[in-house]
Amino acid sequence: MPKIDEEEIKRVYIQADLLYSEAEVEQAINKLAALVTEDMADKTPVVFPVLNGGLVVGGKLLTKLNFPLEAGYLHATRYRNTTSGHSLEWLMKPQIDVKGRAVLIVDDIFDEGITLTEIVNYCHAEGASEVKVAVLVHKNHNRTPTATPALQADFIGLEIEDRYVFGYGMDYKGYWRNAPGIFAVRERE
Ligand SMILES: O=P(O)(O)OC[C@H]1O[C@H](OP(=O)(O)OP(=O)(O)O)[C@H](O)[C@@H]1O
Ligand SMILES: Nc1nc2[nH]cnc2c(=O)[nH]1
Repeated sequence: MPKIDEEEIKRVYIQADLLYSEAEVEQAINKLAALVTEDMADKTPVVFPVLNGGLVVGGKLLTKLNFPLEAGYLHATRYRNTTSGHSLEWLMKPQIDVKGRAVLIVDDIFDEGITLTEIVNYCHAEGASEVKVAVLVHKNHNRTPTATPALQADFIGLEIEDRYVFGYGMDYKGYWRNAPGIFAVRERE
């Protein structure tokens, strides 16, 4: 593991552009909760935040879903604490049986959609009756590989431009998942 450059980590935060403040993100999570409740309140779903990034929004969303559900987690990574994606690595598959159940997957960001496509396909293959996806952030661009079936997130909190972002669960090289807002890394001039 290369030694982390603490100065770089601090500098990236100081220089980043704030896209959404903490208050705006909290409002977006309230909106997500309302959308999910409207759709899933009568389905007794299983809810899986996708670790690591889905930890913050998953936790915050759960207590706003005031109906019967089961909560677990799954762990998959494609970026591995870097800023570019690779193939998906499963670190923990869901431990709750999804056969015949409605499933809600909660993640921090839908970027190229590869992570969520694989997770949704996995849940369908395991016999889920339906699989819905809630993301805090949807990134706007046209880079989605054509080989990927076009998955759309069902519930979206916020739209962002095509920049690398961190905060509210999203990392910069493994750091700043704790940042209180959604920040975009400023490219070097
Ligand atoms: O739409 P995609 O281009 O597939 O990217 C989105 C995924 O990337 C991030 O996870 P990452 O692989 O960085 O792991 P992490 O959750 O541990 O940060 C994020 O949490 C999403 O799960
Ligand atoms: N932290 C973070 N993870 C991502 N995974 C895919 N896109 C992004 C991004 O912009 N930021």
